[in-house]
Amino acid sequence: MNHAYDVLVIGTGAAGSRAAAAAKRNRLSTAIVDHRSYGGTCPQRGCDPKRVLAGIAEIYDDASRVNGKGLTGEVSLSWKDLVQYKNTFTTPVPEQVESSLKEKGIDTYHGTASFIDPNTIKVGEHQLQAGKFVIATGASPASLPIEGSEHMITSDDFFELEELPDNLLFVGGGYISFEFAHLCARLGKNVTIVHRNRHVLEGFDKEITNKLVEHTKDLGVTIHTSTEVQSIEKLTSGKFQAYVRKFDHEHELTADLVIHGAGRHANLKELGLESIGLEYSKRGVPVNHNFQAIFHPHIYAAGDAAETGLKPLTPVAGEEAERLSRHLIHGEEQTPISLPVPSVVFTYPMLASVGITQQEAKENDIPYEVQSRNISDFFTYKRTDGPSAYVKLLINPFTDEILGAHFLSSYASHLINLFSFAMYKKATKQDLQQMLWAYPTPESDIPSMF
Ligand SMILES: Cc1cc2nc3c(=O)[nH]c(=O)nc-3n(C[C@H](O)[C@H](O)[C@H](O)COP(=O)(O)OP(=O)(O)OC[C@H]3O[C@@H](n4cnc5c(N)ncnc54)[C@H](O)[C@@H]3O)c2cc1C
Ligand SMILES: NC(=O)c1ccc[n+]([C@@H]2O[C@H](COP(=O)([O-])OP(=O)(O)OC[C@H]3O[C@@H](n4cnc5c(N)ncnc54)[C@H](O)[C@@H]3O)[C@@H](O)[C@H]2O)c1
Repeated sequence: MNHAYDVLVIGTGAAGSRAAAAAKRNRLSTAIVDHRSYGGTCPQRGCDPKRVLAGIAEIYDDASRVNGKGLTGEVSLSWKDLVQYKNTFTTPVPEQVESSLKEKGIDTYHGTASFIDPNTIKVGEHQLQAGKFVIATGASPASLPIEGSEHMITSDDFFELEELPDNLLFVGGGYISFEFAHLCARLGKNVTIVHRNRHVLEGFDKEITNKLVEHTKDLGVTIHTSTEVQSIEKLTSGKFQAYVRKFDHEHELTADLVIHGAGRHANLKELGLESIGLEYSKRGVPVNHNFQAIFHPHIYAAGDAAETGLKPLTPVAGEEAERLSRHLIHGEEQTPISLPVPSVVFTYPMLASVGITQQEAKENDIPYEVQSRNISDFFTYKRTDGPSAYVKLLINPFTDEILGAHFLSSYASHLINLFSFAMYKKATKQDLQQMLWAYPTPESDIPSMF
C-alpha cells in the first residue's frame, strides 16, 4: 500500500518520538516506523532498566554498610526478583509509547525501513513517500573482529537473563561493563573485565577513574587492561574460553557467560542508504548543524544514529531532535550545541563528569587551575560509612568560571547536574562558594571543595 506524508521518522526512541511529535504538533502529516517494540533503547534496554537494577544494588550496599549502626537484619539481592521488578517498568513501554503517538495523530508502522529512492521507503508491503525523513535508528553493539564473537551476549540479552551464572566475563572496559560489573559483584558473582587500552572508561578524568578502578577491584572484580580479546570458544562443558593477548603474552580466561561491552555502532546498514548515495560511517550519518545529511538536505538524522561529535546519550538525542525539528518545520538555522553535557556511570560510587578533563586542558593548551581532593572524610560520607569520594574541579584562572567537574561519589549524579547548570550559567567559583546551601547535604560540601 502506498501512502504519502510530509514527514517520515524512522525509529521510536528518544530522538524519533520527539521529532515526530514536534512535526505533528505543527500540523505536518507524520508517520513513524520501528522494527522492534516501540520506545527505543533508553526505557526498555538502556538507562531506565539499568537504573532500576543499579538503584536496588545501591540500597543493598548502603544497608550492608550501616548494618550494626542502627540498622539490624541481613539484606540480600536476588537476580530473579530484580528482573521481575525491572520488568514492571519496561513491559508497559511499547503500548504506552505507541498509543501516545497514535493519540497525537501520528500513523505508526511496524517493520524494517529501507530507502528505495530518495523520497520513498519500503516497510513490509508498504511504500511510504515523504517530503522529509528523520533517521533516528539508534545504535547496537559493534560487530567485533573476534573469532567466536557470536558467543557473546549483548546488554539487551543481559537484561533478560533468567539466571545469572557465577563467572562473568565482560569484553571492553566502558560504561556498560562497569555498570553491570558493579551489579554482578554485589550479587556475589566472579566478574572479570578485559579492556584493550591502558585506561578504562576512556574520556573520563584518569585520576578519578583510577580511584573507581581501585574501588571496583575491592569489590572483587578482576580488571585486565592493555588486554585484547582475540577469540572466544564454546567448550563442551557449556562454558566459554576467551583467548586474550596482553602485549606479547597470550592466555585464556574461562567464564560461564561472555558479555559485550565493547562499544556501539549506529544502526544504518538496513536502511539501504547506499542505494540513494548517502554516505555514513559506524559513528552515524554525518550531518550539518541543522542535522541535515550532507548532499541530502531533506534527510535529517539525530541521536545515536547521527555523527555529531556529541556523546551518544539520551538527553543529547532529545536535544538534537528538538533542534532538528526547528529547522525541519520552521526552517530556523541552528547553531552547534554548546550546552555542557553531563555524564554519569552508574557504578556505586558513581563516576560523573561534565566539561573538560585535565588531560584535555593540557593537550589543548587551555589555561586552568585545578582543585583535586579526597572528600571521603566529609560528614556526608562518614555518616553512612560511605564508599570513598573524590572531586576534581577545573577553573578558568582569568574568569574563575568552571571548566570541568569530575566526581566519584555516591551523590555524583546530583552534584554533576548542579555543576552542569553552573557551567551553563557561567557561574564562578565565588558564586558557588557564596551560596547558602541547605545543611547538611552533599551540596553544602561545595564551598569546601575549592
Ligand atoms: C545498556 C545501556 C545503558 C544506557 N544507559 C544510559 C544512561 O544511563 N544515560 C544516558 O543518557 N544514556 C544511556 N544509554 C544510551 C541511550 O540509551 C541512547 O543514547 C539513547 O537511547 C539513543 O536514543 P535514539 O533515539 O538515538 O535511539 P534508540 O532509542 O536506540 O531508538 C532507535 C530505534 O530505531 C529502531 N530502528 C533501527 N533501525 C531501524 C530500521 N531500519 N527500521 C525501523 N526501525 C529501526 C530501533 O528498533 C529503535 O527502537 C544507555 C545505552 C545502553 C545500551
Ligand atoms: N550511564 C550511561 O550514560 C551509559 C551507560 C551505558 C551505555 N551508554 C552509552 O552506550 C555507549 C556504548 O557503551 P559501551 O560500554 O559498550 O562502550 P564504551 O565506548 O563506553 O566502551 C567500550 C570500550 O571497549 C573497548 N574495546 C573494544 N573492543 C575491545 C576488545 N576486543 N577487547 C577489549 N576491549 C575492547 C574500547 O576500547 C572501548 O573503550 C557509550 O558510549 C554510552 O554513550 C551510556
